[in-house]
Amino acid sequence: MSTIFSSLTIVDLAPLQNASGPSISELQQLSSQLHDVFTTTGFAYLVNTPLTFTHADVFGLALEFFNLPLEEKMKLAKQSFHKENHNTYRGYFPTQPTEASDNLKEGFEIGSSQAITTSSKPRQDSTFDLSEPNVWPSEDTYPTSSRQRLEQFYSEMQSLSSALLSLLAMSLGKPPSFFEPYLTHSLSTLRLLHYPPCHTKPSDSPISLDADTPPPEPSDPVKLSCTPHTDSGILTLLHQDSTGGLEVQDSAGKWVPVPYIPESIVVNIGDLMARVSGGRFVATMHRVRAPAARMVMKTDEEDDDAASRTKFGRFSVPFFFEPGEGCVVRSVEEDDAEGVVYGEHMRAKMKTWVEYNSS
Ligand SMILES: O=C(O)CCC(=O)C(=O)O
Ligand SMILES: [Fe+2]
Repeated sequence: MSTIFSSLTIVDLAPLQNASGPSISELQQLSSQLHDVFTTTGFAYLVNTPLTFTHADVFGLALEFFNLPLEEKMKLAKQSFHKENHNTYRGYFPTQPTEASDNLKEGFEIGSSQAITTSSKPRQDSTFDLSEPNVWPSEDTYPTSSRQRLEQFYSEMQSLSSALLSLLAMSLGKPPSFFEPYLTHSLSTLRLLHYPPCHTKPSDSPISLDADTPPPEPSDPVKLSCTPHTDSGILTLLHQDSTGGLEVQDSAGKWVPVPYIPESIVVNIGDLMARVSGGRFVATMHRVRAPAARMVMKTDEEDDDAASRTKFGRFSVPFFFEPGEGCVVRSVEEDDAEGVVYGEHMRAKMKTWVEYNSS
Protein backbone atom coordinates (compact mmCIF):
# COMPACT_ATOMS: atom_id res chain seq x y z
CA MET A 1 0.00 0.00 0.00
CA SER A 2 1.30 3.45 -0.88
CA THR A 3 2.36 5.62 2.04
CA ILE A 4 3.03 9.25 2.91
CA PHE A 5 6.63 10.12 2.08
CA SER A 6 8.78 13.15 1.34
CA SER A 7 11.70 11.63 -0.55
CA LEU A 8 12.74 8.41 -2.26
CA THR A 9 15.08 5.76 -0.87
CA ILE A 10 18.46 5.22 -2.54
CA VAL A 11 19.21 1.56 -3.30
CA ASP A 12 22.91 0.84 -3.74
CA LEU A 13 23.43 -1.83 -6.42
CA ALA A 14 27.22 -2.05 -5.89
CA PRO A 15 26.98 -5.82 -5.18
CA LEU A 16 25.78 -6.31 -8.79
CA GLN A 17 28.99 -4.65 -10.05
CA ASN A 18 31.09 -7.34 -8.42
CA ALA A 19 32.91 -9.41 -11.10
CA SER A 20 32.45 -12.60 -9.07
CA GLY A 21 28.74 -11.85 -8.58
CA PRO A 22 26.85 -10.90 -5.43
CA SER A 23 26.83 -13.18 -2.40
CA ILE A 24 23.60 -14.84 -1.28
CA SER A 25 23.33 -12.50 1.69
CA GLU A 26 23.85 -9.43 -0.54
CA LEU A 27 21.10 -10.69 -2.83
CA GLN A 28 18.77 -11.23 0.11
CA GLN A 29 19.52 -7.78 1.45
CA LEU A 30 18.88 -6.10 -1.91
CA SER A 31 15.74 -8.13 -2.44
CA SER A 32 14.34 -7.11 0.92
CA GLN A 33 15.24 -3.44 0.37
CA LEU A 34 13.48 -3.45 -3.01
CA HIS A 35 10.48 -5.15 -1.40
CA ASP A 36 10.34 -2.36 1.20
CA VAL A 37 10.42 0.47 -1.34
CA PHE A 38 8.08 -1.13 -3.85
CA THR A 39 5.44 -1.94 -1.21
CA THR A 40 5.49 1.64 0.09
CA THR A 41 6.52 4.40 -2.35
CA GLY A 42 6.70 2.22 -5.49
CA PHE A 43 9.70 4.33 -6.55
CA ALA A 44 13.44 4.44 -5.66
CA TYR A 45 16.78 5.70 -6.89
CA LEU A 46 19.34 3.11 -8.00
CA VAL A 47 23.03 3.99 -7.67
CA ASN A 48 26.23 2.09 -8.54
CA THR A 49 24.48 0.14 -11.27
CA PRO A 50 26.46 -2.28 -13.45
CA LEU A 51 25.83 -0.14 -16.57
CA THR A 52 28.86 0.90 -18.62
CA PHE A 53 27.03 4.08 -19.76
CA THR A 54 27.41 7.34 -17.82
CA HIS A 55 24.74 10.04 -17.81
CA ALA A 56 26.90 12.05 -20.20
CA ASP A 57 26.89 9.07 -22.61
CA VAL A 58 23.11 8.61 -22.38
CA PHE A 59 22.11 12.27 -22.71
CA GLY A 60 24.74 12.77 -25.41
CA LEU A 61 22.97 10.08 -27.45
CA ALA A 62 19.58 11.69 -26.79
CA LEU A 63 20.79 15.15 -27.75
CA GLU A 64 22.42 13.83 -30.90
CA PHE A 65 19.14 12.25 -32.01
CA PHE A 66 16.90 15.25 -31.23
CA ASN A 67 19.33 17.61 -32.91
CA LEU A 68 18.55 15.93 -36.25
CA PRO A 69 16.45 18.13 -38.54
CA LEU A 70 12.70 17.59 -38.02
CA GLU A 71 12.47 16.38 -41.63
CA GLU A 72 14.89 13.50 -40.85
CA LYS A 73 13.04 12.63 -37.65
CA MET A 74 9.68 12.63 -39.47
CA LYS A 75 11.06 9.96 -41.85
CA LEU A 76 11.01 7.73 -38.75
CA ALA A 77 7.60 8.86 -37.48
CA LYS A 78 5.04 6.22 -36.59
CA GLN A 79 2.32 5.72 -39.18
CA SER A 80 -0.23 7.60 -37.06
CA PHE A 81 1.94 10.72 -37.50
CA HIS A 82 3.14 10.11 -41.06
CA LYS A 83 0.76 8.06 -43.24
CA GLU A 84 3.41 6.91 -45.76
CA ASN A 85 5.55 5.22 -43.13
CA HIS A 86 5.20 1.52 -42.32
CA ASN A 87 6.32 1.54 -38.70
CA THR A 88 3.34 1.59 -36.33
CA TYR A 89 4.94 1.12 -32.91
CA ARG A 90 8.67 1.84 -32.98
CA GLY A 91 10.18 5.11 -34.16
CA TYR A 92 9.64 8.82 -33.68
CA PHE A 93 6.69 10.81 -32.38
CA PRO A 94 6.66 14.60 -32.75
CA THR A 95 5.39 17.19 -30.31
CA GLN A 96 1.69 17.93 -30.74
CA PRO A 97 1.28 21.48 -29.47
CA THR A 98 -2.30 21.79 -30.69
CA GLU A 99 -3.57 18.78 -28.81
CA ALA A 100 -2.03 18.52 -25.39
CA SER A 101 -0.15 21.51 -24.09
CA ASP A 102 0.29 19.65 -20.80
CA ASN A 103 1.75 16.63 -22.56
CA LEU A 104 4.30 18.28 -24.77
CA LYS A 105 7.17 16.05 -25.78
CA GLU A 106 8.90 14.43 -28.73
CA GLY A 107 10.32 10.95 -28.51
CA PHE A 108 12.14 8.15 -30.26
CA GLU A 109 11.51 4.53 -29.32
CA ILE A 110 13.43 1.37 -29.96
CA GLY A 111 12.78 -2.25 -29.06
CA SER A 112 15.08 -5.25 -29.07
CA SER A 113 17.44 -5.49 -32.05
CA GLN A 114 16.86 -9.28 -32.08
CA ALA A 115 14.25 -9.69 -34.82
CA ILE A 116 11.26 -11.83 -33.96
CA THR A 117 10.66 -14.48 -36.61
CA THR A 118 7.24 -14.45 -38.27
CA SER A 119 6.39 -17.97 -37.10
CA SER A 120 6.83 -17.01 -33.46
CA LYS A 121 4.97 -13.74 -33.85
CA PRO A 122 1.55 -13.57 -32.20
CA ARG A 123 -1.38 -13.05 -34.59
CA GLN A 124 -1.79 -9.46 -35.69
CA ASP A 125 -5.32 -8.22 -35.07
CA SER A 126 -4.64 -4.55 -34.58
CA THR A 127 -3.16 -1.51 -36.24
CA PHE A 128 -0.08 -1.77 -34.03
CA ASP A 129 2.65 -4.31 -34.68
CA LEU A 130 4.24 -4.48 -31.24
CA SER A 131 7.14 -6.65 -32.38
CA GLU A 132 8.09 -4.77 -35.54
CA PRO A 133 11.79 -4.02 -36.17
CA ASN A 134 13.40 -0.74 -35.17
CA VAL A 135 13.73 2.15 -37.60
CA TRP A 136 16.89 4.26 -37.81
CA PRO A 137 17.96 7.47 -39.51
CA SER A 138 19.95 7.01 -42.71
CA GLU A 139 23.69 6.50 -42.30
CA ASP A 140 24.53 9.81 -43.98
CA THR A 141 22.68 11.78 -41.28
CA TYR A 142 23.32 9.62 -38.23
CA PRO A 143 26.47 7.64 -37.38
CA THR A 144 26.21 3.85 -37.31
CA SER A 145 28.26 3.94 -34.10
CA SER A 146 25.44 5.86 -32.35
CA ARG A 147 22.90 3.29 -33.44
CA GLN A 148 25.17 0.55 -32.10
CA ARG A 149 25.62 2.43 -28.83
CA LEU A 150 21.85 2.71 -28.38
CA GLU A 151 21.45 -1.00 -29.14
CA GLN A 152 24.10 -1.82 -26.58
CA PHE A 153 22.47 0.49 -24.05
CA TYR A 154 19.13 -1.25 -24.63
CA SER A 155 20.73 -4.61 -24.02
CA GLU A 156 22.44 -3.46 -20.78
CA MET A 157 19.15 -1.98 -19.54
CA GLN A 158 17.38 -5.27 -20.30
CA SER A 159 20.03 -7.22 -18.33
CA LEU A 160 19.84 -4.85 -15.37
CA SER A 161 16.03 -5.02 -15.36
CA SER A 162 16.17 -8.83 -15.51
CA ALA A 163 18.50 -8.87 -12.49
CA LEU A 164 16.02 -6.67 -10.61
CA LEU A 165 13.15 -8.96 -11.61
CA SER A 166 15.00 -11.94 -10.09
CA LEU A 167 15.36 -9.96 -6.87
CA LEU A 168 11.65 -9.16 -6.94
CA ALA A 169 10.82 -12.86 -7.46
CA MET A 170 12.87 -13.67 -4.33
CA SER A 171 11.13 -10.91 -2.42
CA LEU A 172 7.78 -12.51 -3.26
CA GLY A 173 8.98 -15.87 -1.93
CA LYS A 174 9.67 -17.36 -5.37
CA PRO A 175 12.88 -18.75 -6.93
CA PRO A 176 15.05 -16.10 -8.70
CA SER A 177 14.21 -17.61 -12.12
CA PHE A 178 10.45 -17.53 -11.49
CA PHE A 179 9.69 -14.76 -14.01
CA GLU A 180 12.09 -15.99 -16.72
CA PRO A 181 9.23 -16.89 -19.13
CA TYR A 182 8.38 -13.17 -19.21
CA LEU A 183 11.64 -12.49 -21.00
CA THR A 184 10.81 -14.53 -24.12
CA HIS A 185 10.38 -12.02 -26.97
CA SER A 186 10.32 -9.24 -24.41
CA LEU A 187 8.76 -6.05 -25.81
CA SER A 188 10.82 -3.70 -23.63
CA THR A 189 11.03 -0.17 -25.01
CA LEU A 190 13.87 2.33 -24.74
CA ARG A 191 12.40 5.81 -25.18
CA LEU A 192 14.47 8.93 -25.72
CA LEU A 193 12.38 11.89 -24.59
CA HIS A 194 12.72 15.61 -25.11
CA TYR A 195 10.41 18.09 -23.40
CA PRO A 196 10.76 21.49 -25.08
CA PRO A 197 10.89 24.51 -22.80
CA CYS A 198 7.50 25.83 -21.79
CA HIS A 199 6.78 29.53 -22.21
CA THR A 200 4.98 30.51 -19.03
CA LYS A 201 3.79 33.82 -20.50
CA PRO A 202 0.64 33.99 -22.62
CA SER A 203 1.50 32.72 -26.08
CA ASP A 204 0.99 36.10 -27.77
CA SER A 205 3.53 37.95 -25.61
CA PRO A 206 7.17 37.92 -26.67
CA ILE A 207 9.40 35.30 -25.10
CA SER A 208 11.98 36.85 -22.82
CA LEU A 209 15.59 36.19 -23.67
CA ASP A 210 16.51 37.53 -20.27
CA ALA A 211 18.13 34.98 -17.97
CA ASP A 212 16.75 36.88 -14.99
CA THR A 213 13.09 36.28 -15.85
CA PRO A 214 11.50 35.56 -12.45
CA PRO A 215 10.14 32.07 -11.81
CA PRO A 216 6.32 31.76 -11.82
CA GLU A 217 4.45 32.75 -8.67
CA PRO A 218 3.48 29.79 -6.46
CA SER A 219 -0.18 30.60 -7.15
CA ASP A 220 0.32 29.97 -10.89
CA PRO A 221 -1.28 26.71 -12.01
CA VAL A 222 1.29 23.94 -12.38
CA LYS A 223 2.43 23.63 -15.99
CA LEU A 224 2.97 20.01 -16.95
CA SER A 225 4.73 18.43 -19.88
CA CYS A 226 3.72 14.90 -18.91
CA THR A 227 0.31 14.36 -17.30
CA PRO A 228 -0.20 12.15 -14.22
CA HIS A 229 -0.09 8.45 -15.06
CA THR A 230 1.14 5.07 -13.96
CA ASP A 231 3.41 3.00 -16.20
CA SER A 232 1.96 -0.13 -17.76
CA GLY A 233 4.72 -2.73 -17.65
CA ILE A 234 6.86 -4.54 -15.13
CA LEU A 235 9.40 -1.89 -14.15
CA THR A 236 10.51 1.47 -15.55
CA LEU A 237 14.15 2.51 -15.24
CA LEU A 238 14.52 6.21 -15.88
CA HIS A 239 17.55 8.34 -16.68
CA GLN A 240 16.55 11.97 -16.02
CA ASP A 241 18.80 14.97 -16.64
CA SER A 242 19.53 17.67 -14.07
CA THR A 243 16.61 19.90 -15.14
CA GLY A 244 14.28 18.40 -12.51
CA GLY A 245 10.48 18.31 -12.77
CA LEU A 246 9.62 14.67 -12.08
CA GLU A 247 7.13 14.32 -9.24
CA VAL A 248 5.49 11.29 -7.63
CA GLN A 249 2.26 11.22 -5.68
CA ASP A 250 2.08 9.93 -2.13
CA SER A 251 -0.96 8.30 -0.55
CA ALA A 252 -2.23 11.69 0.71
CA GLY A 253 -2.26 13.04 -2.86
CA LYS A 254 0.78 15.27 -2.34
CA TRP A 255 3.23 15.65 -5.26
CA VAL A 256 6.75 14.87 -4.08
CA PRO A 257 9.68 16.11 -6.20
CA VAL A 258 12.24 13.57 -7.41
CA PRO A 259 15.34 15.75 -7.79
CA TYR A 260 18.27 14.78 -9.93
CA ILE A 261 20.98 12.66 -8.30
CA PRO A 262 24.09 12.42 -10.49
CA GLU A 263 24.56 9.02 -12.18
CA SER A 264 21.41 7.59 -10.56
CA ILE A 265 18.50 5.82 -12.19
CA VAL A 266 14.94 6.24 -10.95
CA VAL A 267 13.06 2.93 -10.85
CA ASN A 268 9.33 2.35 -10.42
CA ILE A 269 6.74 -0.40 -10.50
CA GLY A 270 4.37 -0.66 -13.49
CA ASP A 271 0.69 -1.72 -13.38
CA LEU A 272 1.51 -5.23 -14.47
CA MET A 273 3.99 -5.90 -11.69
CA ALA A 274 1.55 -4.44 -9.17
CA ARG A 275 -0.93 -7.06 -10.33
CA VAL A 276 1.65 -9.85 -10.39
CA SER A 277 2.58 -9.07 -6.79
CA GLY A 278 -1.06 -9.53 -5.78
CA GLY A 279 -1.30 -5.80 -5.01
CA ARG A 280 1.71 -5.79 -2.69
CA PHE A 281 3.81 -3.57 -4.97
CA VAL A 282 2.44 -0.13 -5.84
CA ALA A 283 2.31 1.42 -9.31
CA THR A 284 2.61 5.06 -8.22
CA MET A 285 1.22 8.05 -10.09
CA HIS A 286 3.85 10.42 -11.44
CA ARG A 287 4.03 13.50 -13.65
CA VAL A 288 6.59 15.92 -15.08
CA ARG A 289 6.52 19.69 -14.62
CA ALA A 290 7.24 21.64 -17.77
CA PRO A 291 10.78 22.98 -18.01
CA ALA A 292 10.69 26.79 -17.91
CA ALA A 293 11.67 28.78 -20.98
CA ARG A 294 14.90 30.48 -20.18
CA MET A 295 16.93 31.14 -23.24
CA VAL A 296 20.15 31.57 -21.32
CA MET A 297 23.14 32.69 -23.30
CA LYS A 298 26.20 30.62 -22.55
CA THR A 299 28.70 32.25 -20.23
CA ASP A 300 32.31 31.28 -19.62
CA GLU A 301 31.43 29.63 -16.32
CA GLU A 302 28.86 27.28 -17.85
CA ASP A 303 29.77 24.02 -19.45
CA ASP A 304 28.35 23.22 -22.88
CA ASP A 305 26.11 20.53 -21.52
CA ALA A 306 24.31 22.76 -19.00
CA ALA A 307 23.92 25.57 -21.50
CA SER A 308 22.39 23.39 -24.19
CA ARG A 309 20.02 21.71 -21.76
CA THR A 310 18.70 25.02 -20.53
CA LYS A 311 18.20 26.18 -24.07
CA PHE A 312 16.62 22.99 -25.30
CA GLY A 313 14.43 21.93 -22.35
CA ARG A 314 14.50 18.61 -20.52
CA PHE A 315 15.78 15.23 -21.62
CA SER A 316 14.90 11.90 -20.08
CA VAL A 317 15.37 8.30 -21.13
CA PRO A 318 12.90 5.82 -19.66
CA PHE A 319 13.38 2.10 -20.25
CA PHE A 320 10.06 0.28 -20.02
CA PHE A 321 10.77 -3.33 -19.03
CA GLU A 322 8.04 -5.46 -20.54
CA PRO A 323 7.24 -9.15 -21.10
CA GLY A 324 6.52 -10.74 -24.49
CA GLU A 325 3.28 -9.93 -26.29
CA GLY A 326 1.79 -13.40 -25.75
CA CYS A 327 2.98 -13.72 -22.15
CA VAL A 328 0.14 -14.61 -19.79
CA VAL A 329 0.73 -12.61 -16.68
CA ARG A 330 -0.74 -13.88 -13.42
CA SER A 331 -0.66 -12.74 -9.86
CA VAL A 332 1.54 -14.81 -7.56
CA GLU A 333 -1.59 -15.15 -5.41
CA GLU A 334 -3.48 -18.42 -5.96
CA ASP A 335 -6.78 -16.85 -7.08
CA ASP A 336 -5.65 -15.36 -10.43
CA ALA A 337 -5.98 -18.43 -12.65
CA GLU A 338 -7.07 -16.44 -15.71
CA GLY A 339 -4.36 -13.81 -15.81
CA VAL A 340 -3.94 -11.20 -18.51
CA VAL A 341 -2.27 -11.49 -21.91
CA TYR A 342 0.37 -8.76 -21.98
CA GLY A 343 -0.25 -7.64 -25.58
CA GLU A 344 -3.97 -7.10 -24.83
CA HIS A 345 -3.20 -5.14 -21.67
CA MET A 346 -0.77 -2.93 -23.64
CA ARG A 347 -3.11 -2.24 -26.54
CA ALA A 348 -5.87 -1.19 -24.13
CA LYS A 349 -3.55 1.30 -22.42
CA MET A 350 -2.05 2.63 -25.65
CA LYS A 351 -5.38 4.06 -26.82
CA THR A 352 -4.93 6.87 -24.29
CA TRP A 353 -1.28 7.74 -25.00
CA VAL A 354 -0.14 10.68 -27.13
CA GLU A 355 2.92 8.68 -28.22
CA TYR A 356 0.68 6.52 -30.44
CA ASN A 357 -2.21 8.78 -31.38
CA SER A 358 -1.93 11.86 -33.54
CA SER A 359 -4.33 14.75 -33.06
O1 LIG B 1 10.45 12.09 -18.25
C1 LIG B 1 10.29 11.62 -17.14
O2 LIG B 1 10.99 11.92 -16.17
C2 LIG B 1 9.21 10.59 -16.89
C3 LIG B 1 8.60 10.06 -18.13
C4 LIG B 1 7.54 9.09 -17.85
O3 LIG B 1 7.03 9.01 -16.77
C5 LIG B 1 7.07 8.18 -18.90
O4 LIG B 1 7.45 8.37 -20.08
O5 LIG B 1 6.31 7.24 -18.59
FE1 LIG C 1 5.92 7.16 -16.57
